[in-house]
Amino acid sequence: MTTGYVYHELYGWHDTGTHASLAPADPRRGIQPFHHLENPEAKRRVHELLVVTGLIDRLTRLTPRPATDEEILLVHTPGHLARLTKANDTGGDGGDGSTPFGRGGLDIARLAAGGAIRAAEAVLEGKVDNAYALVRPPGHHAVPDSGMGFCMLANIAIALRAVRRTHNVARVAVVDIDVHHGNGTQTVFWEDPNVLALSLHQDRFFPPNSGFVTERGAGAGFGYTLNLPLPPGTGTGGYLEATRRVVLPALRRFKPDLIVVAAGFDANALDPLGRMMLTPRAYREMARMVLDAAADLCDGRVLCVHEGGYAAAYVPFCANAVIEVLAGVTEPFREPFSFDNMGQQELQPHQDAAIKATEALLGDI
Ligand SMILES: O=C(CCC1CCCC1)NO
Ligand SMILES: [Zn+2]
Repeated sequence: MTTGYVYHELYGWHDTGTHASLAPADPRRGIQPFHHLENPEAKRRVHELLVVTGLIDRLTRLTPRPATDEEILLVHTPGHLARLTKANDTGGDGGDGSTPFGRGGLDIARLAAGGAIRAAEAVLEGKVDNAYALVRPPGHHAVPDSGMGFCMLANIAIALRAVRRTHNVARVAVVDIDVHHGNGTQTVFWEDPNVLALSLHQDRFFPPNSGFVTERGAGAGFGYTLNLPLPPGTGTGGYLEATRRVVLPALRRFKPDLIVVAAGFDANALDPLGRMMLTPRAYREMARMVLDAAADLCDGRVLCVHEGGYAAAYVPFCANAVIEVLAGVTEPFREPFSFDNMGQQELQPHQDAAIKATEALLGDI
C-alpha cells in the first residue's frame, strides 16, 4: 500500500495571532492575549509524531504547490480572492471576523489548497494508492464569497474542481468527520449529483443553524447532500454505528470514483472546541471501514485532507491512527493514554435516533 503525504513547514507559519481562542485580545473587554485555537501546534505535532515513530518513512512525500488564481476561482468569487489578495501584505481576516491571517497568509492558504490538489492528482494518477494532506489553514467552512471558521479557501472543493478538469473522475464522495458541519463543501456542491457531500458533526454547533438533516441539496443535486447531526457527548459507539449504517451504505449506493475524507479530529475526547468523545481506536476503526469500502468501490482511492482538531497533545495520536490504516500498518502504535473506557462510549438511544433519521434518507442516492 503506498500512501502519499503532503506537509510543508510553512503551514506552521500561518499566523492566527493572539485571538485568545476566538476573539481578538482586548483589555477593554477583559480579553487577555492567548493563542488562537487554530494555531500550528496540533498539526505540527501530527507531523512530528510521524517522524518520531518512523511512520513517515513508509509514506511517499508529495510537495505542495500554490493553487493558482484560476484554480481558486473555480470555487471562490473574484471578490473573495480580491479581499485576500488586498490583505496579503498586511494580514487581515478571511471574511467572517474569526478567520485571521498574518502577512503572506494568502500564500500559505494557496499552499494548503495546492497541497490538496497535489495529493488528489497523485491518487488519481495512481502514483499512490491513497494520500493524507496535512494542510493548514483548514478549508471545509469556506464558501464561494467568504472565508469562515478559520478557513480561508475551500481546500477540498478547489481540489475537486481542479482535478475534475484534468483527470477522469466523475463521482466523488466527501465524508466530513470534523466535529463541525462541512457547510463549505455542501454549499459548493449543493446542486451537483456527482459529489456526495456527507457530514457527521455535532448537532447545531458551527456554523450556527447549519448541518440539519433537512439540508439535502437542490435540483439535480437533491439527495446528494447528507447530514448526520449527532448529539454532544457522542462517542465511539455512536460514530461507528453512524459509519456502519450511514456512511458505508451511502458510499455503496453512490459508487464514487474517489473518496475524500475531510479529516477533522475535533471530535476527539480531549478537544477544546468539540464535545464528543472519540479516541485513536475509534478513528482507526472508522478509517478501516472507509478504506475497506474504497477497496470494493474505487480501487482504494482515498484522499484525506486535514481540517480541525485542537487538542495538541491528543490529535497527533488520532491522526496517526488514520494514517497507519492508510499505510497498511498492521502493528498499530499504542498511544500512551486513551479514553475508550469513558462512560457512555457505547451507542446511546438518542444517538441511535439521530442515525435513524439520516439512515431514512439513503434511498435518494
Ligand atoms: O474546527 C473548526 C472551527 C470551528 C470554530 C469556528 C468559530 C467557532 C467554532 N471547524 O471545523
Ligand atoms: Zn472543526
